[in-house]
Amino acid sequence: MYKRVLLKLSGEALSGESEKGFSEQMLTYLVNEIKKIHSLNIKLGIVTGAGNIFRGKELKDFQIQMADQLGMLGTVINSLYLKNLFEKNGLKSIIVSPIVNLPSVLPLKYDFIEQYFEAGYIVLFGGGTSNPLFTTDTAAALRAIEMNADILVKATKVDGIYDKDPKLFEDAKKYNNITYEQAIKEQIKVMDTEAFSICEKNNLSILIINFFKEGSLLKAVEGENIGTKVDH
Ligand SMILES: Nc1ncnc2c1ncn2[C@@H]1O[C@H](COP(=O)(O)OP(=O)(O)O)[C@@H](O)[C@H]1O
Ligand SMILES: O=c1ccn([C@@H]2O[C@H](COP(=O)(O)OP(=O)(O)O)[C@@H](O)[C@H]2O)c(=O)[nH]1
Repeated sequence: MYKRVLLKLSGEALSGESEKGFSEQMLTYLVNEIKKIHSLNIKLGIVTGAGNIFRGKELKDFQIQMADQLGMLGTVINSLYLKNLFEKNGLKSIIVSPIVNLPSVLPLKYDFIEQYFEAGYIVLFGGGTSNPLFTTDTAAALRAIEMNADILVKATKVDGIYDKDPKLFEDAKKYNNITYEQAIKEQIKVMDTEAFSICEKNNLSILIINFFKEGSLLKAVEGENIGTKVDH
């Protein structure tokens, strides 16, 4: 079982696949999935995307730097949403972010993160990397290394990495394992090259799982052979 986990949640985990906003049904599902792993007493960090609110590239009339700032704020909005949801459900959580100063958002300080974990808090990392032109996959890789995670779990819309996009090609074949090198060489779109590269340099394994399949997250954390694992 993994004891220190960084979970990357797509913004769509809050809205439902290909939807915008927030869905009551999805939020209920999400909190139940998180409760299952929280009861295992693991140190859990979460990076959320903001695809349910803004993705920089989707805002056509904006300069990309401006659009990406909206995207990053979206991740803080999602973190606030999650904090409220978690607390309503008895899960203690804390938001840290390098980009905003709000009453419920703490600055990102390495020295304190361990204390939050020791006190049983889920740490929500908001604000992405704090730089436009990046994504929350890269933020997840950075925060995973900073929190000394055993694994980066990317919970997304597909149950692993395939030799081509399984949403587009019915005959796509799934890999159970793949090296960072192969993922980068084949330009696998499920995660950014930057994120693969940061994880490779820092020996951090990545597990890609389908968030929308009930129980997948628990199985992933328990070390069951699901999804696709990326390592050396
Ligand atoms: N080779 C591949 N294997 C798996 N998924 C792929 C591949 N190429 C493209 N994808 C697509 O990547 C998507 C997940 O990436 P992305 O949309 O960035 O996720 P998220 O919003 O969860 O960060 C999947 O829905 C899938 O359609
Ligand atoms: O370090 C970062 C992280 C995110 N973003 C912006 O925030 C948006 C939301 O993040 P992402 O697309 O990764 O969300 P997801 O697809 O995982 O929901 C991105 O599209 C970018 O516009 C950014 O500029 N820098």
